[in-house]
Amino acid sequence: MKALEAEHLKKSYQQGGKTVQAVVDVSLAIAAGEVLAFLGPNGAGKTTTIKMIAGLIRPDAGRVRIVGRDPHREEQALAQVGAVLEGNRNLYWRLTPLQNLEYFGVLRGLTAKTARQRGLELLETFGLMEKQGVAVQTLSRGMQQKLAIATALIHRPALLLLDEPTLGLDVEAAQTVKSLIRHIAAAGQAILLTTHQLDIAEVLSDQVAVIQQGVIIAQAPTRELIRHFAGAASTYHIELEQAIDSERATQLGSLGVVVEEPHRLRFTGSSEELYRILDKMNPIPLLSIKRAEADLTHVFLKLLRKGNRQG
Ligand SMILES: Nc1ncnc2c1ncn2[C@@H]1O[C@H](COP(=O)(O)OP(=O)(O)OP(=O)(O)O)[C@@H](O)[C@H]1O
Repeated sequence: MKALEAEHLKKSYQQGGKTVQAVVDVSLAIAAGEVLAFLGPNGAGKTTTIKMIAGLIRPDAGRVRIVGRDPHREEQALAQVGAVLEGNRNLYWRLTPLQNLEYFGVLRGLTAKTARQRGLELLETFGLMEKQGVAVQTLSRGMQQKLAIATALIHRPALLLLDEPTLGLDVEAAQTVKSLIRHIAAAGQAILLTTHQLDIAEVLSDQVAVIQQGVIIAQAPTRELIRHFAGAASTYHIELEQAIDSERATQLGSLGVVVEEPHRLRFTGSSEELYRILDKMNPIPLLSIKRAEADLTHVFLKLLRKGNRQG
């Protein structure tokens, strides 16, 4: 049995006398131990979908099953869900991390003793032990995010919903959250994750689902999706002997070249396009060009352009 099965979800909102079709047709499935990256542009319907899965808003049509149970009808289904939704970290600022874990544990039906024991285990796993006794409001944003995820795991749910888990975190904190997500999945929990940071989605996910205007336009194992949609495109890492001037950088930027550093560029496209770009770089001497598989960002943008043409 899958940790999550959502079938043909649909939801519209009434706003100012108009109907907004937020989710038109969304089906998703995640098995235990799998990470699904749920990607889409702003306003595509990701948060609305997650809220339907979490039992927070009722779908107009379709069904949700969490380990076989309907969160809109059976309370036990909600015992299998943990959620950290963007902008709602659900922590008590004046309480300590351990008190938060104990409080949410008891709220989720654990005994005070079990909640404390699991809380301490989670603080250990999440590297928050030394902060166990201070008020949450004094923790850094990265620590608060880690604590929010720990709190969502206190009742050991089969499914963890994470909306933008690395948003606003510095590189190091984002790295820690990334490895924690892999750690949680390795322990057998299913994770549904939304993010606009596609490099993070690429390394973390087993599967990707792309939503556009309320409809899933692609869903596949991550590597398979990239291979399938990359076509003739590759990613080229270009290293120059000297820094590129700003005028040329702007020119190359308009051709899709990413200037990572003044002497290091990245481009995803066909080899014909690469030659055109190299032409523009003349006479700056090249140090090296390395070719790699196209990345998820390239595939994502390509899918959206395709969806726009069809839609
Ligand atoms: N409570 C609401 N009332 C009316 N319209 C809403 C409401 N919530 C969302 N919408 C609309 O539904 C659509 C989908 O929004 P949703 O928040 O699900 O998108 P999203 O993919 O999560 O976007 P983002 O990446 O920007 O967070 C948007 O057009 C949004 O304006």
